[in-house]
Amino acid sequence: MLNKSIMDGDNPDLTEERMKGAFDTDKMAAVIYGSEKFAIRRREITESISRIPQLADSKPFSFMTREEKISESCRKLSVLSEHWNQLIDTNNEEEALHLYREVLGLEGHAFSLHETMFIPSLVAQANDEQQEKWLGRAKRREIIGCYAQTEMGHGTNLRALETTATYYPSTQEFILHTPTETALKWWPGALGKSSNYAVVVADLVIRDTHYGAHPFMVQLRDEKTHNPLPGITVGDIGPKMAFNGADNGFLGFNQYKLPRDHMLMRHSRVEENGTYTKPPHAKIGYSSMVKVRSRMAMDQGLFMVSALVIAVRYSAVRRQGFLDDKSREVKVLDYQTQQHRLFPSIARAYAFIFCGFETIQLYDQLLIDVKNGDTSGMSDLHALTSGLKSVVTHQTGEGIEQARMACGGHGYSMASYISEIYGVAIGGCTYEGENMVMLLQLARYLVKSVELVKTGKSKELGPMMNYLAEPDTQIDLTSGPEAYVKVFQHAARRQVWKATDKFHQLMESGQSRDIAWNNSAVELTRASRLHTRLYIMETFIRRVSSISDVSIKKVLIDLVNVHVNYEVLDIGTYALEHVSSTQLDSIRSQLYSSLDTLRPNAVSLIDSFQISDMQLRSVLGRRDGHVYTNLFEWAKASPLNQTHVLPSVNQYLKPMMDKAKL
Ligand SMILES: CCCCCCCC/C=C\CCCCCCCC(=O)SCCNC(=O)CCNC(=O)[C@H](O)C(C)(C)COP(=O)(O)OP(=O)(O)OC[C@H]1O[C@@H](n2cnc3c(N)ncnc32)[C@H](O)[C@@H]1OP(=O)(O)O
Ligand SMILES: Cc1cc2nc3c(=O)[nH]c(=O)nc-3n(C[C@H](O)[C@H](O)[C@H](O)COP(=O)(O)OP(=O)(O)OC[C@H]3O[C@@H](n4cnc5c(N)ncnc54)[C@H](O)[C@@H]3O)c2cc1C
Repeated sequence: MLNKSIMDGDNPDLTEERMKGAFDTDKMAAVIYGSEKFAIRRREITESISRIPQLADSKPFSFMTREEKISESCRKLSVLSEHWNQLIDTNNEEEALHLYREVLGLEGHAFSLHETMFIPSLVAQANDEQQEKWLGRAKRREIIGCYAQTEMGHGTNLRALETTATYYPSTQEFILHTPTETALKWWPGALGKSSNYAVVVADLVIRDTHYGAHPFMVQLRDEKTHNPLPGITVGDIGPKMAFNGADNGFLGFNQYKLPRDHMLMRHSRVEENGTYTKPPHAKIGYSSMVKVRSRMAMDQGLFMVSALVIAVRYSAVRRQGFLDDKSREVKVLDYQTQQHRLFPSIARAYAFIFCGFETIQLYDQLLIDVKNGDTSGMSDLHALTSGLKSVVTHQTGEGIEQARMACGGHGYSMASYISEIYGVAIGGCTYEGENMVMLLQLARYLVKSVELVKTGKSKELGPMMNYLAEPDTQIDLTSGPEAYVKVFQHAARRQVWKATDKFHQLMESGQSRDIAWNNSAVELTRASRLHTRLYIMETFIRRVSSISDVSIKKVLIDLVNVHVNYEVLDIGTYALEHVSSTQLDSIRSQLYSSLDTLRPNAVSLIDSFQISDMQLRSVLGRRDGHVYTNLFEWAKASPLNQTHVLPSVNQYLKPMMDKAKL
């Protein structure tokens, strides 16, 4: 059996799809998750969880209030605390994240930021003594932490953060203070009610000199009572578009005293007498953000996949309308428009995940390099992850919304759960740096690269930048995916140069650097997107060419074909300068035939992610495909259906109707 999810009693339409799959889904899972070992561990963890009934959802998330969601996740966390070591290797971040996704889902919980930013901040920013003091406690979950940086008035512009940490040599203490309402920390996940500690980012002040944003380890709540400590105002910021299982919070300090050794001092230091030592790289304090950004291609890829699992499975059992055979309605997955709506997103999701593996490894390597005093890789990774987080979150949002529409009316129901996946995923367009702002960060790097080429210093170009120095060449589109990479290189190069030239010309015409930058900004963000999409395409092709298993490689090449054709058409206005409209027509035909080629493997390609029903939390997307029965059962469980007549009917509607009868 090639598709390992086939089971007796499943919807026959789905079983038929699974029988058609031309490759082994376990082998594909090993490619997706980077190794056979981890793919197996994922399945084992899922299996072990299913044997602990208290870890199951007590009712569907969509029927829970915010308070119930928060209480439910805390309940499960306390059950989990009895089972950590038996369920996962607690030193393995990927295993931990898989466990969280399965048991707690994606709506957030008390530890949302503990693993993602609090511990990584301690790992990257605390010195050895500080790690000795706090890291073990954090890892054992004796304390719960978060990352409190954004303020009500400032998120993007870190240099304008208003919270101050003023050092007084006489007492060897910092005083943390919130001078204005806009200086309140606002947004940090799990800050409001759950965390008792936080890494707080504040402007370091010593003898009236402002040294800018620095991280501090701050206790917020009493470890016995969990009450806020004196001098601390903390609470929840209220419901959000999604992610409502998390208590994103506010935080204010009223002259709050903090011992000197609570500033995280791996890279910058304040001595007892107030002498300040600056870090080896000005932006080293931003590392926790780079860490999360480096994970985002992977995490967003998985969000997109979740929506696609639902939409593709549903499209294989939803029958509506006729094609050739007028005796039986067709699966909507057979419509070309449906395939065009879904398959390019499947390709992107695979591509994002492959990119994600690379950037996670690059961050881990950077951490080692920085520990050894080498900060030279920071700018490259910052530029890469800035562009990648922006493109990936935007395209993921688009892909999930298409998946929702591909499910017709039922996609709009919370039974599909797609609206929640969408709401959580698009948070990523904003958090860890607003997308436009991050595209402009990458643009700085691109402009500098062009300046290197212009001044004859092409040898100093960073990784991935050599194409900026190459001349345009003839493109032979029949030569395979590499030709499409060339189209992207041409388009990206032209746009990067064009935007840079514009910026330079505006400065030459007398505009200041900042004004010229702003007047070129839209063109600069376009350059960053093209550059990033080129990187995604190259990574995808590179990864697929490295695969040795023939049947896996074959289907992934089909997927690459969908990707490259779709992507080139999607940047048609830029590509037109390098390929003729006749060539674009032929790319269009190839795209349609590549959709056809992929069709028989569509269900197996999304089954291969092995996202359990528990993790998916979608009635519409369940593995068994019994959509209609499941949907009806779910609706019957709605709290509104627990009585025939609602109290509000008796209280308001009936008297109103009765009165109208008089
Ligand atoms: C446990 C379960 C987990 C499950 C996981 C899966 C599911 C996840 C789902 C749900 C979890 C939810 C998780 C939510 C998490 C959210 C957390 C947050 O949001 S924390 C707040 C983030 N805040 C920002 O990101 C602010 C953005 N702003 C900035 O980063 C900076 O202000 C920036 C970069 C925009 C400007 O910084 P400047 O003003 O200091 O710097 P300039 O003047 O622009 O640049 C100076 C030089 O510094 C370089 N630079 C800037 N940042 C750098 C860096 N990080 N590394 C290296 N160089 C950097 C630049 O490239 C530039 O270089 P040249 O001058 O061009 O050479
Ligand atoms: C779900 C979620 C979770 C979060 N979790 C955390 C957390 O755990 N910890 C934490 O500290 N923060 C957290 N945040 C806050 C988040 O990091 C910020 O909201 C984010 O960095 C964006 O900053 P901002 O809100 O100041 O947006 P703004 O910068 O005010 O953006 C508003 C508009 O201004 C534009 N803009 C701003 N500056 C520029 C510029 N220089 N050039 C061009 N355009 C510009 C933007 O592009 C955008 O269109 C979270 C946010 C969300 C939504």
